[in-house]
Amino acid sequence: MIDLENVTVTFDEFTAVADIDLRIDEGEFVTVVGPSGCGKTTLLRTIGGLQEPTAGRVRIDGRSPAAAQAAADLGFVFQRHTLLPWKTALENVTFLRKLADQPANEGDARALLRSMGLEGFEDARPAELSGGMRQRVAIARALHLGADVLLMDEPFGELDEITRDELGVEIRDLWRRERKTVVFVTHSVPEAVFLADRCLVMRDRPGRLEAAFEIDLPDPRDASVFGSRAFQEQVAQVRETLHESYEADARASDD
Ligand SMILES: Nc1ncnc2c1ncn2[C@@H]1O[C@H](COP(=O)(O)OP(=O)(O)OP(=O)(O)O)[C@@H](O)[C@H]1O
Repeated sequence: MIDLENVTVTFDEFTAVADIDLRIDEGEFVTVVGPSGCGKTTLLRTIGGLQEPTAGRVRIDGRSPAAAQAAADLGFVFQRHTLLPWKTALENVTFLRKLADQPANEGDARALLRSMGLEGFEDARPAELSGGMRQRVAIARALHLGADVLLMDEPFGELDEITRDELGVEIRDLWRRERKTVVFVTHSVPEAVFLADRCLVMRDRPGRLEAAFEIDLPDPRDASVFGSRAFQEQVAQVRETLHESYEADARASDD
């Protein structure tokens, strides 16, 4: 379980996120949307221990993020793929475990690449893979690490819409099988709704949690969900909250 108590992050005089109280259950898929610059990445980095909170406390299964990271319990996937260009897809998947002094299992790594649709590309280097394939390798790498918590920051941000949809379906399916705890930041409201058990909407200046939507969609979720009325209604609800926040912020800055 991820537990944030009163978390505030300040850079010099600027408060990026303020007073965040949040509890994420084990095995829950939580997405985070909000206007650009509202602190989504800062929040995710703080959960992952890459950013120290100025005030408040983060606990991951009762431990500090640093302790969770040391135990290889946190996996990160970022927008820009962070694969090592000189290593093959397979080596990229196994090297984090080696770095964490844990035995890499080549058979498992191959199976993961296969489950991510990358059979036949095990020996390809990142430059030989498409953007979507690289992100699949990055996801396989985080899974191979064995982390129970996956922190994903716009992992599909640079991909075209159809590839995003496809990867969204795959990630949700993978989550259903593996039941990791996932925190997933995105700019895309449809993506946030499709993936989530719970979608958090953040608001700007300072970044804070504005609303949380429990997403009620069938599982397993396939691409047909995108056309369903339930999906479209929930997307509209989240959008409305985002628009209300924008308008309130615009009024506040006019005053
Ligand atoms: N290391 C830092 N030093 C100073 N200011 C920072 C730092 N990191 C983030 N900020 C500021 O904190 C605010 C929140 O940034 P953050 O990247 O968390 O927002 P975001 O919601 O993820 O943005 P986007 O959606 O555009 O990626 C921004 O105003 C940003 O300029």
